[in-house]
Amino acid sequence: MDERPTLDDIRRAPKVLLHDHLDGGVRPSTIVELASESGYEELPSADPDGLRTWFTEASNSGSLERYLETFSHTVGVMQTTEALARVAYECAEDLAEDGVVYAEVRYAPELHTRTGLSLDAVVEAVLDGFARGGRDHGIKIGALVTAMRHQARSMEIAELAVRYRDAGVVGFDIAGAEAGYPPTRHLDAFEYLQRENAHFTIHAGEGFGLPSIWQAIQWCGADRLGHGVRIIDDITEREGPDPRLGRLAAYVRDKRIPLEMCPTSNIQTGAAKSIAEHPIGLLRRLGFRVTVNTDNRLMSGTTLSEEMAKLTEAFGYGWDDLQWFTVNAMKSSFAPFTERLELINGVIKPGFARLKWHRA
Ligand SMILES: O=c1[nH]cnc2c1ncn2[C@H]1C[C@H](O)[C@@H](CO)O1
Ligand SMILES: [Zn+2]
Repeated sequence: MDERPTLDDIRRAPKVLLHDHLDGGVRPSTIVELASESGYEELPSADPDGLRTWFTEASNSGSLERYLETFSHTVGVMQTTEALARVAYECAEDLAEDGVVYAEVRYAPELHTRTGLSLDAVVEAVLDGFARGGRDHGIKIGALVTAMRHQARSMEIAELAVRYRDAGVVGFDIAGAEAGYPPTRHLDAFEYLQRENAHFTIHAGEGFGLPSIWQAIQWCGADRLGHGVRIIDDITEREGPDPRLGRLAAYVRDKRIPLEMCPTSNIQTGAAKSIAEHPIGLLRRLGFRVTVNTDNRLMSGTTLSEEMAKLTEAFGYGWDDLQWFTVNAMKSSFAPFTERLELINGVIKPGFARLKWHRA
């Protein structure tokens, strides 16, 4: 039996992160500096510690729409190529510091054009920051470009994903308020991406339920689901020994559709009641392809290691469970198959073996 991994141990494990927003993980000190350089005057606090507290508290509203309002202050200071490259570089540094070896980090290029930057200039600045930060700190980062679901620019953003696919953009996503903005609103973009053999994930089953998940998979063809927590609504007799899966839940499990689960974020937006009651426990038990993610490290005051430590405490997970989440994530990434294999066999498995052996 392996001993329960501690937060410090988990930090040393080679981890994989598929769902993390660039504008949801900016360092408070960087926000303060960028605001002062650019003359942004709307910050709720000029002090990095005060700002950190403000973000976590303001994000605890229980509503996705209110949670999303907090992004105005990160997006507000990410409007130049220098700011974007800096934030991307620091993101690579922070993730590497937490022991992440491969990450897919997303952001919405259309939110960063207020001072006249082109979408291409935004993408190139972020890719530059990821490339330099990745090289300096020993982490591989792929970018996902996100279209905002309440806007009408998804086709342009999908084209951007395809144009930069060989330069570090590994996929596409849609995000923003889910209720009232179904995935099929962007069907043309998803059909285009499929014709181009491109990868995409869709935020679905977070702020809205099963119809959103169903559309994301069966109409739009999503490779993965961002959150997907509400798939639990299609599982009955959940407390008993033999939970029953409806057609959609069975499809998601049978097809091994990856779920990018973000426990703390889900509690803040009201998609789950607590860590202990988070659907991840049941979904893991039922063998869904579950991965563990941060969503927004700033808003949730978290890291990937902390998300895993919370799950370890709530569900009694050991090293084998944490390795299973990690291998699931690497298998589900949009990196080429050979790179995924190399990381699984050359980095993840040996890294976890060392930790397990050390603790045995
Ligand atoms: O959890 C989320 N659900 C839906 N949209 C989100 C979530 N976290 C961040 N976003 C939005 C706000 C950001 O500005 C945008 C791009 O990263 O994506
Ligand atoms: Zn998200």
